Amino acid sequence: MKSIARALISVSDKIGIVAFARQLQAWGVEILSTGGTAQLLHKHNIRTMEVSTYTGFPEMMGGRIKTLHPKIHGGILGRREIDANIMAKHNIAPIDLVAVNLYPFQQTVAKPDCDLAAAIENIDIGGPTLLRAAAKNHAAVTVIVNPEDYEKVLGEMEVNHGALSSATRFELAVKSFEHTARYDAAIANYLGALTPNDEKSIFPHSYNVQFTKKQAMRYGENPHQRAAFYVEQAPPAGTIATAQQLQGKTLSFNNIADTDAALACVKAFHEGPACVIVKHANPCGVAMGTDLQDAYERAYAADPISAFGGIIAFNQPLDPATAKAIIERQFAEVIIAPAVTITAQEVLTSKPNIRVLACGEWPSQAAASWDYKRIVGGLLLQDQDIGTVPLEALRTVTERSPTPQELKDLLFAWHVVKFVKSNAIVYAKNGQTIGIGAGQTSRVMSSQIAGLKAKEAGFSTQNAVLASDAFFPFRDGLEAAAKAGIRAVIQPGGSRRDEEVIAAANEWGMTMLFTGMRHFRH
Ligand SMILES: NC(=O)c1ncn([C@@H]2O[C@H](COP(=O)(O)O)[C@@H](O)[C@H]2O)c1NC=O
Repeated sequence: MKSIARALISVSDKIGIVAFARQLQAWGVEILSTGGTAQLLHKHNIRTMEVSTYTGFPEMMGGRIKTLHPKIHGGILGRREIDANIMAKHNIAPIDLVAVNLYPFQQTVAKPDCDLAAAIENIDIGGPTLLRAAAKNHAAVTVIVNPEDYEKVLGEMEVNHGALSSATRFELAVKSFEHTARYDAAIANYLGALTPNDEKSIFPHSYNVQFTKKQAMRYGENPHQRAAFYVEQAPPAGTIATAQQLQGKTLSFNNIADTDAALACVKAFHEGPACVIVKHANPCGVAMGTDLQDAYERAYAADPISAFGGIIAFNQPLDPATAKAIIERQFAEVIIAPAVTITAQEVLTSKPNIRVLACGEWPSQAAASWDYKRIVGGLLLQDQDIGTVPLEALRTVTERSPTPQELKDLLFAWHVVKFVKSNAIVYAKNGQTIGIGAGQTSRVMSSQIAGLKAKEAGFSTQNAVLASDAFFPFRDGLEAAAKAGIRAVIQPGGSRRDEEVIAAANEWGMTMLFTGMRHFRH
């Protein structure tokens, strides 16, 4: 391994650069740097030669030209053996280390007052060129794009007498290409979302994103499908993407998808302990409780048959009593909560296969983000369904208004139905689902299934409430529910036959609320 003799430093984010350069200098590394970086290093008594002095060419055009010179790029890209003669002929010295980070394009365009001119000036050209050149020639050159890597590089140089292993150089080169790909993607997304009049539209001309592999998997949705788990660059807190696994077998593809669904549903409950049990991405039991154990017992009781092998999510830290209740009662694939107390963790160690995850607290209002659906040959992009209906926007459309208890249960059922695959019908009573009809091709069938589930779990549907994710297209679905004893309904409304459905509700003495918001989920 050849030790590093010459480094080029050109950084916008100057964090950690002084300490890094000082150590390089201490080991006798010659340092070249661009204007602002050189100024900072000089201020800290670190010897450095400005790139403009080295090339004999001034920085110009407001910084658009700084390092774009054959003496720089030849020094980085030159193949140390093959190109030795040509390098010598043109007086090009090899550059062995490149530390560069780029103009803050993403931060600039995120500012509300950013205009096109500011965005354009923050497109770094020389920086990515340096990074790409150094990464391409990683056989001879070390490239650092992330200040977090300064320490690692210095550490390895210390051990290896000023050199870096080829494995580290390769790893850093991959990081560098990932970084420039992300950077260019951000530029393409931003510019691609501008109309010819520079007005910003929501959707760019091409949609470019980068996800990073978090976990390899044995298989995907089925054993013959290969799979891996990728996460966003900065995933939101309180998600499966950021969750810490405290024990248990490796998460599978279906575990991750189902846990995501369970978490999404349990996050809908802000007041009081709640538990959601999910099977195949559908909630099968959801309940509020006086405490977390009570919430779990009630969620389990909602559909004990389906709960077997389920994913259990909580909206409050998991305590030992609840942990004990779970392991004594059922086989579970995954348990997830914002936190898991130490004593609860101790309880769960007796079932070492159960995957237990702590995902941390989540913000009360989810940040807006995109939702994707892959189709063969394309991608559907939409807002995440984070829409909620404020209480004052609910409209009572029947002669009878809901009682306070009915209203409570209707809101509870409405929170749940949004997370059930369409056509979705939820029967609920006293803050507990008693029957969930999911994924049917007709709404009336979902309603019948919800009734059957309630019966199977031993619940009476008399005076229960019903939530429907979309309007009832005909009066039959509503009447089927009425016959089962349902006395209160919440649904978006908006059907051509709303009047017929309302008339049916009135005939049966029901109360019905319209939300004006539909929650299809496929
Ligand atoms: N134009 C160039 O030749 C060029 N070479 C390097 N840069 C960038 O200039 C910045 C550092 O500038 P300074 O050292 O002057 O603060 C770095 O973000 C680096 O990526 C350049 N600037 C933009 O393209």
